[in-house]
Amino acid sequence: MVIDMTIVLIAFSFIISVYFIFIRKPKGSKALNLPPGPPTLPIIGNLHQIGLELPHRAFRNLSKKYGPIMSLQLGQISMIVVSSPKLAEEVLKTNDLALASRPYALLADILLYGGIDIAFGRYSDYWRQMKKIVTMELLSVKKVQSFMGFRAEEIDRFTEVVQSSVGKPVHIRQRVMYMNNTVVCKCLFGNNCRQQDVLIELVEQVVALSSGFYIADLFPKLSFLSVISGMKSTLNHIHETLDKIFNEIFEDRRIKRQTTGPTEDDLVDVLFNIKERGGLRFPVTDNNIKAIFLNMLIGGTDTSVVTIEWAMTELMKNPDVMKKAQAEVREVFKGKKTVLESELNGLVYLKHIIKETLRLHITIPLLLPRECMEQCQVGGYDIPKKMKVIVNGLACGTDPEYWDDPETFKPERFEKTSYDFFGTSPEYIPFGGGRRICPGIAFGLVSIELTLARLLFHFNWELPNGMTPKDIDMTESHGVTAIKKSSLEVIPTVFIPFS
Ligand code: HEM
Repeated sequence: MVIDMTIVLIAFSFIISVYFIFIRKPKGSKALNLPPGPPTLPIIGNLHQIGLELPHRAFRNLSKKYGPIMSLQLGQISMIVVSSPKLAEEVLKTNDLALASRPYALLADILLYGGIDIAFGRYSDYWRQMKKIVTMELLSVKKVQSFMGFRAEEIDRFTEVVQSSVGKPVHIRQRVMYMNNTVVCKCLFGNNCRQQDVLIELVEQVVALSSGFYIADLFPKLSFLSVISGMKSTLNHIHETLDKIFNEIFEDRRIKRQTTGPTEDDLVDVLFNIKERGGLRFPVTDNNIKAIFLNMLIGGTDTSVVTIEWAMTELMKNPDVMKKAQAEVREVFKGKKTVLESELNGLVYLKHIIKETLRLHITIPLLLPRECMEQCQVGGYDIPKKMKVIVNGLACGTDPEYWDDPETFKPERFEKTSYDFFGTSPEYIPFGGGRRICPGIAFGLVSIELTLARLLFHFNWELPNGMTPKDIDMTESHGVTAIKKSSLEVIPTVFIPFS
C-alpha cells in the first residue's frame, strides 16, 4: 500500500513538472507593475505559506508582511489579494465595473448550468437582467415581508422544539439549519417542497465543496485532478439529483397553474409569471430559474446559520452582553405572548450584537472572488485582465487603523456609529459591495434577528458539562463560510412561556 502511494505520488509530481516546464508564461506579463508578494515555489506557488491555515487568516497574516495588496500564486491560480479598507474601496467602488466578473469555477459549470446563476455568473447583459430580477422581484424588502407567515410558522415550531429540550444540551446549528432551510424552501416552492431532507443534505454538500481551495480548483488545467479527486463525479451526482427534484416541482406547478391560474404566493410562481409575461431581452428558461434557486438555497440557509451560531457563541462567552440583550428583548416584548417579526425594530442592542458578529465572524470572509474584465489599477499596481481578485473582508473588519480593540467582541462599538450593510464603509463589508453586493441582506437579517430574539426572550442558557466561557472552542472550519468548527452545544434552562 505504501509502495503504491509512493508510485502514485512520484508519477503525479512527474506529470505536473512536465506540464509546468512546457507551460507558457502569459505574454506581456513582464511589462506590468504587479503587486509584490511572497516568494513562490515551482508548481505549488504560495500554497506552502497557506498550509493548513484558513485562507482568510493566512492571507491576513501574509499581508502584515507583504502589504495590503499582494500577488499570490496558489497552484495554477494567480490572484491579487487586497487586505485594507482603502484598497477594498478601490476594488468595490472605484473599479467596481472593471472587476465585476467572477472567475471560472468547475462547481458553477456543473451545478449551475454553465454559470447562468447570479453568484458565480460572469458579468454580462444577461447577468445584469437576472440580478435586477432577483433584487427587485425576489428579494426586495416588500417581497421578504410578504413571507412573514412562512417564517412565523417555522419559528413557532423551532421554539417548541427548543422548549422540549429544556434541561438538555441542544445543538443550535442543526435546529436552525432545518428551520432556515424549510423557510427558504417554502419561499421558493410554497408548501409542497418535495424531498426537503434530500435538498438540505445536497445544499450542505455544495457549501462544503464551494470554498474554491480544493486541489481541483487550484489546478484547473490538470482536469484529471477533478476526476481522480472525485470532485467531478460528486458534482455530477448532486446536479442530477437536484435537477430531477426541480423538474418534478416545476411539473407539479405547471399542472396546478392550469387550474388556479398565476399567483404570487411563492417564488416559483413569481418567476413563472415573469417567464410567461415575456418581453425580456433574455427570455427566462427553467434552467435559469433552477440556477437562481440554487443560489438562494445556498445563500439563504448556511449564511444565516453561521451568523446565528457565532452570535450565540459570543453571548455564551460574554455573559454581560447576554444579560443586557435578554433584558432588552424581555422589556420590548413585555406582556406579549412572544416575539413577533413585525416588532423587531425596538431591539436596538440586538442589532448591535448582530453587526458585531458579522464584523468579527464575517460569514464569507473572502467575499466571493472577482475577475478583472478590463485592465485597471488598485493601489497604484496593475490588475491585468482575467486576474482573480480577492478582498479579505476579515482583514478589513479587524484593521486596527479603523477598529479599536478589533479582536474583542464589543457590540457597544456600534452605538455611536452609522455603519450599514450596503458596503458604504469599506471597513465594514459583511455583504460585500458594489455591483456584486449580496441581494439577500433583508432576507438574511430578518431570520437572524427573529431567531436570536426568540432564543433570548424565551430561554436562559447554560454551557454543558461544567464548561466555562473560557472553554468554548472559537475556531472556524474550512469552507466558503467561516462556520464554527465544533457545533455549539448549549442547555436551555428556563422556558418563559407564551402567556
Ligand atoms: C447573513 C446572511 C448573508 C450574508 C452574510 C451574505 C453574504 C454575502 C457575500 C459576502 C456575498 C458576496 C458579495 C461580493 O462578492 O461582494 C454574497 C453574495 C450573494 N448572496 Fe448573500 N449573504 C447572506 C444571505 C443571503 C441570502 C439570504 C441570499 C438569498 C436568499 C443570498 C444570496 C446571495 C447571492 C445570489 C449572491 C451573489 C451576488 C452577486 O454575485 O452579484 N445571500 N452574500
